[in-house]
Amino acid sequence: MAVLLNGLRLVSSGNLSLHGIKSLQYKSTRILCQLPCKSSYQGRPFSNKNMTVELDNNTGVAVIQMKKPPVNSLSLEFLTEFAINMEKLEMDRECRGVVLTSSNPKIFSAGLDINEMYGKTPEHSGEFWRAVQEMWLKLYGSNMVTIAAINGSSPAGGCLMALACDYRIMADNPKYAIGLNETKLGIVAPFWFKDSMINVIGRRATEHSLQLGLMYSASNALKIGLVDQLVAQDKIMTHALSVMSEWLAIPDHARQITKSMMRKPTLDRLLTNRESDIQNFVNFISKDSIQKSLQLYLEMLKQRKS
Ligand SMILES: CCC/C=C/C(=O)SCCNC(=O)CCNC(=O)[C@H](O)C(C)(C)COP(=O)([O-])OP(=O)([O-])OC[C@H]1O[C@@H](n2cnc3c(N)ncnc32)[C@H](O)[C@@H]1OP(=O)([O-])[O-]
Repeated sequence: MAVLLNGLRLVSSGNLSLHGIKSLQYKSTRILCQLPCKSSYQGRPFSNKNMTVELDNNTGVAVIQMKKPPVNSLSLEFLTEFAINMEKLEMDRECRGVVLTSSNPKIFSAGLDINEMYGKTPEHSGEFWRAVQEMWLKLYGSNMVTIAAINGSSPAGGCLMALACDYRIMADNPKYAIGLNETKLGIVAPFWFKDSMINVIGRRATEHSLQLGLMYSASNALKIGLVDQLVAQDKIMTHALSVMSEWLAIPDHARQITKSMMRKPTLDRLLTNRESDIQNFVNFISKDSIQKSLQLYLEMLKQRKS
């Protein structure tokens, strides 16, 4: 949101988490125009290495299409790119909503890139984990309406991305599965993964789901409320855009303040404990036993293919 006041543009800070009920900052027009205003990519997609971002000027809706082969695993590079794109859209006064989807016809995202957690230095692990946090803070704390068009399987970090959105639409295909399966890899979903799931499906279902590392078929995900709707694969984008228009019919300021009121405690919990969360991750992932589990899991994935 931006308004002109005494020659200064009053712009929303763009992150619910840092400021609670959206605080406002003064920025000069000159500074703002260094940011990617609508005019800099009007109606045209801007493509980075791992995703394409297309903003429709008429609707104010951007589509982020993840396109990292083979399975949209969330590497450090991917996460950094994603956070930058979200920041750009957040600062763009014309953009009011984002649909997140995948160019891979059967995988939304395979979750965190396991190669980023295996055989790496503590420094690298720390940097990687900060990027995972940043992705979630940007998505969960976004002022924009966020809809996940889950057009394929979405384990672990992929499920987290979907959980961070305002609404989830999944392709109605029995082969697709979604869930936080971390325990199956011998690792533990951190507290903010857990909180994200509790906020969507409730405490009991989350406990069950997390302890067993359950992956749900699309129809079972709908039953427990992990996704909001199932739609035929070829209709998923049209449907996501139609749901988006319903959400955008609500005045932004009222919806954004309501969203912040609901999400702030969860966001604050990570912001307050951000450094200790990184340290916990680094200590945990560096353990020999965890490295062994990840190695076996990677081997299993490769064998499954052959
Ligand atoms: C505290 C930490 C919290 C952790 C959170 C997480 O997100 S943990 C993450 C939890 N995530 C999971 O447990 C998901 C594990 N993945 C799967 O279940 C399946 O791959 C699939 C259903 C995503 C796609 O099935 P499909 O039959 O279409 O494809 P395919 O199986 O044939 O794989 C193709 C290639 O991709 C590779 N690769 C795959 N995933 C990853 C990855 N995350 N990373 C890196 N690489 C990955 C796979 O090795 C293979 O490589 P190759 O041999 O070509 O060099």
